[in-house]
Amino acid sequence: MAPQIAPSILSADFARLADEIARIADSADWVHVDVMDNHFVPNLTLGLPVVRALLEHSALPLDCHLMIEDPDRWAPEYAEAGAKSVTIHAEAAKAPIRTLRAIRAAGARAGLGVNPATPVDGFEDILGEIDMLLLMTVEPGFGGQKFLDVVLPKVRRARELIKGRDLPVWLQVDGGVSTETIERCAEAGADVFVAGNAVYGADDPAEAVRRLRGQAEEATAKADW
Ligand SMILES: O=C(CO)[C@H](O)[C@H](O)COP(=O)(O)O
Ligand SMILES: [Fe+2]
Repeated sequence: MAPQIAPSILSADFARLADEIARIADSADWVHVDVMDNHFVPNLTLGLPVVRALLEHSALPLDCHLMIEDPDRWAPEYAEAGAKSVTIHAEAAKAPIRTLRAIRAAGARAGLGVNPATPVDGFEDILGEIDMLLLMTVEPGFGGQKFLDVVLPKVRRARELIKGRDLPVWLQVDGGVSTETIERCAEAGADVFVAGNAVYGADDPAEAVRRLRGQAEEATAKADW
């Protein structure tokens, strides 16, 4: 699959979210929405009512990243509301297979997210239950953090596992992805790139997306996976 760019509105102006999404509507593939509950992570952002409102105003599909304590309770509701991709965290879900199936049953892509220190080995048998594996490349909770290079071998490993099973699972990297780091992520095997600060911290967010995409495409063309 060609690389996809999913700008995170975590670094956008929260008072003008619809306008902020419109700024990247022609250049990005997804809008990445970071839902944080101040329990799974030490930060509080937005929830279902705001996502419902954004769905009314976004020309791009929403990729909801749930950093919440009880994803089993909430994830299906995001999918039923109209989010096209819903990711739950492996560290938080108590019944991940049931929840992933409920997300799919509601018509959304089902994502499984893992924190930087969580290994991906052990998840190979449930790759058939998911449409996307999200690898955090910062500790979850905040935008604008420094990319954790230590996660790169895991990106490679995850790509091997996906290839080994011959499944159409997308591999997303999230956290600190920028013009400095996106090439290494693409070379290692990522094909969906979340970027918050690198897009909304730029003077021209649409141009920032185009630049990231160009770099990801070039690095993917050279990659050996
Ligand atoms: O899930 C997240 C943080 O938990 C964000 O999606 C991520 O950090 C994106 O922001 P940035 O590109 O600024 O790191
Ligand atoms: Fe995220």
